[in-house]
Amino acid sequence: MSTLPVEAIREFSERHPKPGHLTYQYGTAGFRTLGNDLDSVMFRVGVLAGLRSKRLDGRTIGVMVTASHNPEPDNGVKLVDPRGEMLEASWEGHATVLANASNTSAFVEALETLVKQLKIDLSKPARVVYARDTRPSGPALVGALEDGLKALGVEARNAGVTTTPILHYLVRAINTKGTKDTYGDDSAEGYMQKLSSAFKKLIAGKPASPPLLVDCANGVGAEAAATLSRYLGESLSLILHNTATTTSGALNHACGADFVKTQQKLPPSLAAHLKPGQRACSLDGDADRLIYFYLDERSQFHMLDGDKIAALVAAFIVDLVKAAGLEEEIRVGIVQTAYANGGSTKYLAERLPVRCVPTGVKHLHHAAEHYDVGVYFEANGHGTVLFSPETQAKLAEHQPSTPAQSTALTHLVNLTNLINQTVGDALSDMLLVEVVLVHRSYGAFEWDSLYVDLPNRLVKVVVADRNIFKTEDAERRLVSPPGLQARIDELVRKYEAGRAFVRPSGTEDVVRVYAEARVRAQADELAYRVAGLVYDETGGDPATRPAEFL
Ligand SMILES: CC(=O)N[C@H]1[C@@H](OP(=O)(O)O)O[C@H](CO)[C@@H](O)[C@@H]1O
Ligand SMILES: [Mg+2]
Repeated sequence: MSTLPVEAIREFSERHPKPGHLTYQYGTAGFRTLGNDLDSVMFRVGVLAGLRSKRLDGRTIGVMVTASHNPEPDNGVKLVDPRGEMLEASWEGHATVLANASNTSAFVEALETLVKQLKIDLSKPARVVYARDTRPSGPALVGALEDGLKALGVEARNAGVTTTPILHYLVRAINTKGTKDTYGDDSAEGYMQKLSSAFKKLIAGKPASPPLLVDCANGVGAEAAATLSRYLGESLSLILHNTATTTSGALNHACGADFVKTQQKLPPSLAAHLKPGQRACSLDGDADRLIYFYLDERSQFHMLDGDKIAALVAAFIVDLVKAAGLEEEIRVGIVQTAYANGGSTKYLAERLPVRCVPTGVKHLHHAAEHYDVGVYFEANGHGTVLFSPETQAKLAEHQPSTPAQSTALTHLVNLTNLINQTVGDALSDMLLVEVVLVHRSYGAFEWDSLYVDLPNRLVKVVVADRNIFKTEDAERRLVSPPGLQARIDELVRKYEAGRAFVRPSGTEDVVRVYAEARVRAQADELAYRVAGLVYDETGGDPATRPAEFL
């Protein structure tokens, strides 16, 4: 086939008309909106995924149907590139153009333009693997996606209902099958096997940890965690909560990693189960984010977020690299965003190189690739560790000179297998945290004591046009609207350990304000003052000004 199968595309496209009143955008999280509004988008993404595969000589592309931590009626779709990483940025624009073509003819025309512009060889094969989370809108949307795949004659593989990180794993495993870089068996069982066997090696000979409570957000992570638990056997006892994947309205409702992080409190459903000192964690709706927490002896809630995970893990890897005698050769670095707690940045910067990049996993992932070992975590619990190909080769070749070096080296190699290096992965990260806690003999409290979080507050401000907000310095400073940053600076100066910044959200039609300060009341006051300033300075209606804004 060296031309587009226009007839088939037309015929299928007529079954998935684009609603006239909607405009779509492929943003940080792919396309994401109400599940009911996504039929045409899914169909077109199917065709696009096929073209992306042809452009890459038939290497397999992934498609994940999920809206992560969003409410149950939402849904979305993201593409996964051949090494399991997120879609190359330039194709986000192509996706947006195709999704917005007003009708079948305009869609076909846009496809023809794309094929010409990118010199896509249509005679190449197209291969796609796809999966969805547990949302009720998922099956119909996958049906629309399949029509897109059929229209282009794509060799498609349905990975069923699974987590986002497992789909990323599958993409990489399929594309490396039979090569020297083989990532693992290309099945969910292969993933479970790889993680659980690395975990067992890493904790061999150590005392067993007390059971871990896992809040599965009533999402797809519940099924994956149950399977993983069987693979782990006695090596780690998981007690799963919020596993009601078929209960209407339960997904992400008053539970899950996003709830815990944004509300800074315990999911009410765990209150009767979590004992003081016991560690627990929450996954989000597609199991790519992880937040830990515990109650102290006064039953006060404490959160161990992405920053705490980064600190725990990075320090452990640095120590292993030293113990293996590789500190001169392997450089460990950290990547954070402006949302990282100032306490964590201070702790980490005293020990390691730290870089701050704009919000969004793709920025963190790319920056982490510049280190030999790059640890990246968003404060919200999304993150992983990347070992560069050169580093992995060094670990494989290095000749240890003592038994202690040999042990450390083996641990590092096992970590490269335990960690899902394609994308942040709640289950893989959970095992990673558990390994470090066992090796350090830490409970939740000792881990939490690595550094003290500065109290902080995140506030949303609804503005007429968030596109007027432009930032610099990894989103930490506003350059537009003019003059606003100077007013923010003036406020921040009044607070001890004060820090605040304002940026437009990439996923919601709001501007976000973040503030932190030495004490809770001050962090809140600073956040609400800055929010009030933003609201007033951009023409917010005094009649609808939120009462908490100062
Ligand atoms: C403050 C915050 O948590 N922002 C989130 C959120 O982005 P916004 O651009 O802030 O809407 O969604 C992104 C995608 O899930 C995630 O990468 C990011 O960390
Ligand atoms: Mg998610």
